[in-house]
Amino acid sequence: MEEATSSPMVDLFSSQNYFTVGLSVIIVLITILYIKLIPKKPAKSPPMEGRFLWPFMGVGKRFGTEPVKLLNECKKKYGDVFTLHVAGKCFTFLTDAELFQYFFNPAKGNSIRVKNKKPSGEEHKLAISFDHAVLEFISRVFGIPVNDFMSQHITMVNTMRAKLSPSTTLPFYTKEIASNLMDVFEKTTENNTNVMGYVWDPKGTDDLFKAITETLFWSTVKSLYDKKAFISNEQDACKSFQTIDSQFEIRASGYVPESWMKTFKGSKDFLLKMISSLSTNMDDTTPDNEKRMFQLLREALKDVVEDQSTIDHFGLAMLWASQANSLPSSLWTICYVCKEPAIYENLQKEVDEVFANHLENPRDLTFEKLNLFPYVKACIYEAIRIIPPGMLIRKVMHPIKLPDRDIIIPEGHNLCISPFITHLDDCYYDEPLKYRPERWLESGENSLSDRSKQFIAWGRGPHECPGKAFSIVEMVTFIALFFYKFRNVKINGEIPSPALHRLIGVPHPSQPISISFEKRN
Ligand code: HEM
Repeated sequence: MEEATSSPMVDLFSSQNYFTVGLSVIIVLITILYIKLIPKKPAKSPPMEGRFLWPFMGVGKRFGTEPVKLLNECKKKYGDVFTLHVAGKCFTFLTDAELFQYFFNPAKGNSIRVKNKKPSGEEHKLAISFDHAVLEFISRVFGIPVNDFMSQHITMVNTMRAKLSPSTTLPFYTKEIASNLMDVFEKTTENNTNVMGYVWDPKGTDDLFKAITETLFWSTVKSLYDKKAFISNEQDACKSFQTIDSQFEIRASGYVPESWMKTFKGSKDFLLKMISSLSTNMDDTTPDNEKRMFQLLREALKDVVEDQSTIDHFGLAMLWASQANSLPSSLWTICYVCKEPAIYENLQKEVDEVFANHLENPRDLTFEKLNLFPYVKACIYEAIRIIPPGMLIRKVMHPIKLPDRDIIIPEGHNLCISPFITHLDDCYYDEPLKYRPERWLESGENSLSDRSKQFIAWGRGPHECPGKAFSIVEMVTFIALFFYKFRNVKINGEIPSPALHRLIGVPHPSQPISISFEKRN
C-alpha cells in the first residue's frame, strides 16, 4: 500500500483550512465588534429597548417608521421612563407629565445631578442641555458654525422672544397678515400677477398642503423679513423652502453629505443669497418699533459674530422655524373642522358673526380683533393637541437621578418627551383621539389651557418656542379668513394619516389632500 505523503503541517496550510481559519477569525472579530457596540447599561439606568438588536441599528428602523406605536409599546412594557437604542444612540423618554418639570426647568435644580460628578465649566452648569442636543443637526442643515451656534443661539432666541411679544412689536408684525393673505386668496390667473403665492382655484385644490404653504410662506416672510423679501426671477423662494423642509431629516441625520444633495444645496444657497442681499440693503434708520424681526436679529448678532455671513445662516434657521410647524398645523385644523359638521357649523357661525358685525373689511383684522375668535383658536389648539410635534429633545450632560425613583439617566443620553404620547393619553384627556375643540373652552375642573402641564406642543421653560404668540396670531388669522373666503369646504376622501418619520416638528400629511369649496367673491 502506498504511504500517505502529506504531513499534518501540509494539511494545515491547505486552501480549505485557510478558509476555515479565516472564517473563524472573522466570526471572532464580528463577535468582539458586536459586544463592543452593544450600548453599556450602567446599573440603575432606565430599561432599554433594542439593546441586543444588531447594534448599529437597535430599534432604528421601527423608530423611523412607526415611532408612536413603538413608544406606546415600550411605555406599556417598561413604565414611564425607558430608553430606546437607535443606531448607536440612546434616547431616554419620560412619559409621565409629572416628570416634565425635570425636562423643562433643569436650572431650578429640578433634575438632581448625581453627586460624584462635578460640572467643569459655565455651559455645563445644567445637567441637561438643549443646545448640545440640537447643535449637530442645526449646523448641518442651516450651516451655522458650531461655535457661533453655541455662543449666539441664545441671542437669537432672546431677541425673538422680546420682539414677538404682544407688549412689543408683535402687533406691528401681524397688522398686515390679513391683508397679505387676502391678496393671495383673491389672486386669479388674470389679476394680481405681481402678488407672490398660490392661485386658489374657485372650486378647490388637489393639494391643500401645497396651497397653504404657498400662501402662508409669503405672508410670514413679509411680516418677519421684509415686504419685498425673497422676490427673484432666478428661483422661487417658497419652492426652495419646500425643498429644504422636505429633505430636512435626511440632511439632519448626517448620513448623506450635502454635496450629494444637489437640490437641497441649491435651495439653501439660493435662500442664503436672498437673505444676504436683504442684509445688505437694510435701512438702519428705520425706527425700532418698525424694524422687521430679521433686521433686529441682524443688529443683535452683528457685533458678536466674527463672520457676518453667519447672520444669514441664523436668518435661514429662523425662516425654517417660522414655517415648519405653522403650515401643517393650519392644514390639520382645516381637515378636522371639515370632517365634523357640528364643529364646522360652530366655527362658520363665529366667523360670519365677526365679519358681519365687527369688521367691515376682512383686511382690517388686527391683533386686537383676534380675541373675537375664541372658537377658531380652540379648533387650532385641538388640532395641535392631536397632531403635535413628535418629540422634544435635550442632551444629558451629567448623570441625573429622577427624584423618588431608583433610576439614573446616564451622561450622553438624549432625554426626550413626546407630545404625541402625552396628548393622546387618556390619563390627561377624555377620549383623547376625539377632535373636540370645546374642551379648550370649558371652565372649572375640566378647564384646559396652553399652560396645562400635559399640553406641550410649544415646549415650556427657557426653550419654549419663541414664535408661539406669532404663530397663534398667524394661524387664527389664516383660519378665520379661509372660512370667510371659502364656503361649503369638503375634504374629498379620508384624511390621510400624518407622516410620522418627521419627529422634530409637526408631521406633514402622508398623502396629498384634495378639497372642494365655493369661493366667495
Ligand atoms: C404651530 C406652530 C409652532 C409650534 C407647534 C412650535 C413648536 C416648537 C417647539 C416644540 C419647539 C422646541 C421647544 C423645546 O424643545 O422645548 C420650538 C422651538 C422654536 N420655535 Fe417654534 N413652533 C411653532 C411656530 C414657530 C414660529 C412661527 C416661529 C418663528 C416666528 C418659531 C420659532 C422657533 C424657534 C427659533 C425655536 C428654537 C428655540 C430655541 O432654540 O430655544 N416657532 N417650536
